[in-house]
Amino acid sequence: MLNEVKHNLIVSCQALPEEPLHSSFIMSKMALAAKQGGAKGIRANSKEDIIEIKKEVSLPVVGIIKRDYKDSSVYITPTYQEIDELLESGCEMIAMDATERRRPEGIELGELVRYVREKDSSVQLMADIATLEDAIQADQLGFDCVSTTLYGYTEETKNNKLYDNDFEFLKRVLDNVSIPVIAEGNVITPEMAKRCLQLGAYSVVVGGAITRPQQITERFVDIIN
Ligand SMILES: CC(=O)N[C@H](C=O)[C@@H](O)[C@H](O)[C@H](O)COP(=O)(O)O
Repeated sequence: MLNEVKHNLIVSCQALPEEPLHSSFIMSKMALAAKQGGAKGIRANSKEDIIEIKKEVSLPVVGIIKRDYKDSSVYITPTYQEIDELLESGCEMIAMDATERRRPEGIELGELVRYVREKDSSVQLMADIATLEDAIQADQLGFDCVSTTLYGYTEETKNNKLYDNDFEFLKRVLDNVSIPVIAEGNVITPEMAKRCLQLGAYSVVVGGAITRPQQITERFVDIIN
């Protein structure tokens, strides 16, 4: 998958149960629209959505499963259960929370990496990170790439935005890891996506600015009011 998305756009097509577009059918059409617009990869949540998307487009998919557990704040592909579902979905890459936070049942991140490698060595692995330390650890654990997905979304980083100080966090990650770095999270304009690539990001994931109409509408309303 990495070869196909190099220096290109991945569109995240996700709508959670509480969102108006929650539907595997709608996500498959979002993916088709993304493909027609020139995206080279899709990021999607849940086995059902991935299966529907794969019927509609031939693009490679980064799969995740968001699931909440009582004993942990990790919700992106937290346990073996979600990994098993993703391995059945046909996605080319699995993304998982790679922060240093405690996972459900105390599962270790390194164990999950080994588990995927043993079960299907053709599936690539993306580490969703929130800090520089997470990124360095992911590199050492053998992930294929890191994504800045969780920067701004953990207790330690909350309210930070990827674009702060001309993508300062992205630059620090790029300077400190050897695996490809994918820019993801709050990239809301084409110019921002271009800047990420100019700085050295391997590719860029855009979600809400393309596939969440409620966010797009809000941006208009905020400016005109
Ligand atoms: C933090 C978290 O749970 N991020 C999720 C990860 O899959 C998605 O909700 C985001 O839409 C995705 O990362 C793309 O980001 P943005 O929608 O900002 O372009």
